[in-house]
Amino acid sequence: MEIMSIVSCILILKAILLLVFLVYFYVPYWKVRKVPGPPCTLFVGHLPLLDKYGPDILRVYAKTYGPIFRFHMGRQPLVIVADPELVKEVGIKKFKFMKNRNIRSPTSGSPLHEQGLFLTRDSRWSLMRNTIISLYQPAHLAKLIPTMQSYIENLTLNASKCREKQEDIVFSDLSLKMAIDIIGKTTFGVEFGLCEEVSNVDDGDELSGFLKHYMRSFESLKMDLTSSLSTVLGLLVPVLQKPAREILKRIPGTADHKMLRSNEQLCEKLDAVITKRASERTRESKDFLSRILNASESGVAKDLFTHNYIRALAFEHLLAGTKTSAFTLTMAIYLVSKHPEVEKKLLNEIDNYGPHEQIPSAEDLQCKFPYLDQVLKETMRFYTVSPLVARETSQEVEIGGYVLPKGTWVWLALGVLAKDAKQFPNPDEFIPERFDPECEEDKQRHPYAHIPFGIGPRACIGSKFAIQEIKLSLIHLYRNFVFRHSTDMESPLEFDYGLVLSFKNRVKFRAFKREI
Ligand code: HEM
Repeated sequence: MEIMSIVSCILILKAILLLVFLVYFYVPYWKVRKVPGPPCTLFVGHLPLLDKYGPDILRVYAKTYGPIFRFHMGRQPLVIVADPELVKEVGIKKFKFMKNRNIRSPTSGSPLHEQGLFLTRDSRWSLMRNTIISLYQPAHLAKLIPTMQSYIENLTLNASKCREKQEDIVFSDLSLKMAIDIIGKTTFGVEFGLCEEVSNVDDGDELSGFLKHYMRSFESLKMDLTSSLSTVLGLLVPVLQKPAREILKRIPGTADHKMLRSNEQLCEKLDAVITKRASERTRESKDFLSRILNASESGVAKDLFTHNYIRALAFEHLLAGTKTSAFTLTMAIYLVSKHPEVEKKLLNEIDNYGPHEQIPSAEDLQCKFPYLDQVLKETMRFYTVSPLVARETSQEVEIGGYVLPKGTWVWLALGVLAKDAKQFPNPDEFIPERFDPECEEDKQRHPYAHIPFGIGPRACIGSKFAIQEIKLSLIHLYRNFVFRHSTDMESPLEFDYGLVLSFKNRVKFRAFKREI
């Protein structure tokens, strides 16, 4: 009799545990159950599909389920928005209900990530953004042209060296080094010197150590089933993430341990740079860090820009402002090399601008290179480096006929918008002319169909910086070379998706000197 009651107690306990477990998994889905979406697997949701097909899978779902649908990252449902009018509603019209981005599992609990502009919330975010935005005004950006140009010339010099040795240029690496050099100088006032000579990333010196940590930090932002164990737990059973991370970070060899070490070492290096800048800067210093440090000495900014926030902002620039620009520059050359008629038109525009030594001014970059502008827009449409943009509802809000409760993760599918045949006929063809302001396609297109830098008050703060850097680079490179794809490279290219799109393997070109 006693054994029977023990057995039934155990059974009841098991049933309760199972119930708790199911409720725990079911509640997030229940809150957005009315939003249509594909069937998903318990625990992992659609993560295996994201692993297998990348964000392109969302294009398929948008066709089946319409412009607003559910997609499950493990236990967490996302409401994906893939229509320009609805995107406008989320990013602009109802912005006040969706000001913040949700904190993704790889970054949760990491002050280095959470205190940057990307993840700060509400009034602190607006105060920080309003202070920083002045550093991205056109007048300030125009002053950065000579600095940017000097690193672009270093990149070209590296390309020349490869050409002389009849070697391929590993352009994906070189463009990244250049982008880091530019952020190093303009953000930190520091000379990284990565592009000064052709060097391998893993040659063991202090700088490459720094790069290694930077790369690892980027990789750690990946949010899928190949991520660190604590990140995967954060996706599947969020309550376990924090305790698991606390344990794992103490176990050498685990991804969590490596991530923590990398972040600690990056912090040490960033602290050293900040301390140096703090002592060397003057009121006239133009770099971002000096200007934030100057601002932090007065008024409201004093409480806003404490040391940890300054460090997080500096780190964020290194993350947000390098891989994105380098990827876009590389893809522009990749696509132009495949389209001789585009290349011809582009070279013609660049050659007709003026003497080759003449560095374009900010105004000329904007007005005198209309075709370059179209090429860049089409490149960003064709390969949208940031295909998903996150928001989180701060109260109940209605979007596209669905009531979304507070705390819903709403993600804007910029990559799906960019391949929408209604807005971009023949979306899988590279046609820069579709962005010619005189053409019908451009006139008829929804104004928010092409938003590679996001939308509304929370759109990318560095967009003009990036466009200036990429345009200057393309002009200088095409004044010197034309490029062809290396035969030692996969075709088509393969991509990885973490926080942004990146190359699975290196992208290599052959450079041919232009004789003008
Ligand atoms: C081709 C280059 C780039 C692309 C495609 C890009 C794209 C984006 C996108 C899509 C967002 C999210 C916008 C939204 O949520 O609506 C974003 C945010 C951001 N980007 Fe960029 N970005 C680029 C370059 C840069 C550069 C060069 C910097 C800095 C120097 C930068 C700094 C930031 C920051 C700080 C945010 C967060 C803004 C906020 O939350 O207020 N980005 N970027």
